[in-house]
Amino acid sequence: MTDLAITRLSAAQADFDAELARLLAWEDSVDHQVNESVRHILHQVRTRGDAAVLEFTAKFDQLSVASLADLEISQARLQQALAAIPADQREALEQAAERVRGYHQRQRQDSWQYQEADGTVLGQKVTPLDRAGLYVPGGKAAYPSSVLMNAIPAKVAGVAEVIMVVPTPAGVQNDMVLAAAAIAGVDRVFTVGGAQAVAALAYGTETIPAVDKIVGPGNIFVATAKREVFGTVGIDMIAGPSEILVICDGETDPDWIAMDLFSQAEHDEQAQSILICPNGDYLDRVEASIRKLLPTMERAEIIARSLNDRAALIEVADLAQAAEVSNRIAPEHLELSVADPEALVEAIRHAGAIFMGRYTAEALGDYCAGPNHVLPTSGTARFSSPLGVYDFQKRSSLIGFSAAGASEMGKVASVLARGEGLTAHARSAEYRIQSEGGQGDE
Ligand SMILES: NC(=O)c1ccc[n+]([C@@H]2O[C@H](COP(=O)([O-])OP(=O)(O)OC[C@H]3O[C@@H](n4cnc5c(N)ncnc54)[C@H](O)[C@@H]3O)[C@@H](O)[C@H]2O)c1
Ligand SMILES: N[C@H](CO)Cc1c[nH]c[nH+]1
Ligand SMILES: [Zn+2]
Repeated sequence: MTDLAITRLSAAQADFDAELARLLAWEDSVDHQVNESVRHILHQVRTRGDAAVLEFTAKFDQLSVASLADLEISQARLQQALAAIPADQREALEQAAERVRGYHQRQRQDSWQYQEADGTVLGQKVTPLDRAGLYVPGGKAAYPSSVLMNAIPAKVAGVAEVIMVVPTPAGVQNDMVLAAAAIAGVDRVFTVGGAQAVAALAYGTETIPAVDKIVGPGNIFVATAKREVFGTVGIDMIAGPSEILVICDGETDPDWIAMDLFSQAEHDEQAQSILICPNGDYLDRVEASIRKLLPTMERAEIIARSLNDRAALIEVADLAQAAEVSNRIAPEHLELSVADPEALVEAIRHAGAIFMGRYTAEALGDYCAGPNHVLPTSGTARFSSPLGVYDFQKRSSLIGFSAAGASEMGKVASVLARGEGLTAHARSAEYRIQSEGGQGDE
């Protein structure tokens, strides 16, 4: 098994800022090759449609079929999977779905409007997307939970057609994934993945319809493809390889923290796990737990690679400094494993999801707490939010002037338009200005 050498940093060391930046900028070094390959895949799918999707699916997912229609999963097959899974799995999926739905129903935004004294009406009309594309990852693990997290907010928003893509390496279909699609009411499912699936959803092919927005998490190829197609379609955010940052006061069982770090490292060699603590001895104890527990893990190889390449144990002066370092990282998941999380959370400004207190394992949020587990990564929590119902709704402004309102505002618009040298704007507004006691001027 890969030897472990986890990066140790101290906020007091002279080159701490540079070392931290190096740890976080790591993704940039692989970006170039990934960008090249993703651009090639996007171009091929855009110009050659189904044929290119089939070729890349054979190449990257070892799945060869004659026609892309063969990769569509029927509703009957989804129902069959739901009937086939063991009762405890079905119950857990249904329980998780109910909690996720309950949470997301509170996010729904309704249209609103108000009337001014002269009868002018202003407001906002909220409408769901016509067609959304959900990316459910499936390369190194199967993610029924991601089906629920993607599809339930789309359904709560009222999206008319929900299309899911999921890779099935070597054609192995996961019944829990299909059952989750049945529970969440996904309309169409295609077993394609990677950048080729993102391209198909963005541009449309003979078989896969183009969507209005692509949401969902995925590996670096998926995240890069989403970034590239933004503008042709909407995207939710950059939700790439998973990350966990734990701030601990040194009082939590070190085995718990080691396993919390593993929980995200096991997703991907490119996942990132970071522990920050004011107590150097405690960092030693967690490292000892990591070494003790790693051989017991089924995905030990992936975890070891992730810990070696991307993890860090960071000693800080106090919890205030821990929060400051965490804000610079802006992690996807932040665990506050401290005695008083309510006090510490005051200092937190940037994180996809914040897990409060020693008992709140990040893993609960991944499956069944209720909030969404599709979260911004790579520091994008500085400006992005968790996937939510709002990602599947859009807003149109409503503006309805009364004759009196048009007359009054016409004067303001006229002055501003003439200031901009835009005469047609000015005259358009001026036509609606009423002369004293009369109709609009000619
Ligand atoms: N941020 C979030 O909210 C969140 C949630 C769940 C999972 N995740 C992350 O999603 C990711 C899932 O990754 P995964 O790999 O298991 O599944 P995936 O579906 O994201 O990726 C698999 C696809 O990657 C493509 N691919 C693989 N190697 C390639 C190559 N060399 N060139 C071109 N394409 C290639 C293949 O087409 C394959 O279908 C993990 O990084 C996990 O941490 C993130
Ligand atoms: N931790 C992932 C988001 O980064 C979500 C997930 C799904 N299953 C297990 N974990
Ligand atoms: Zn996870």
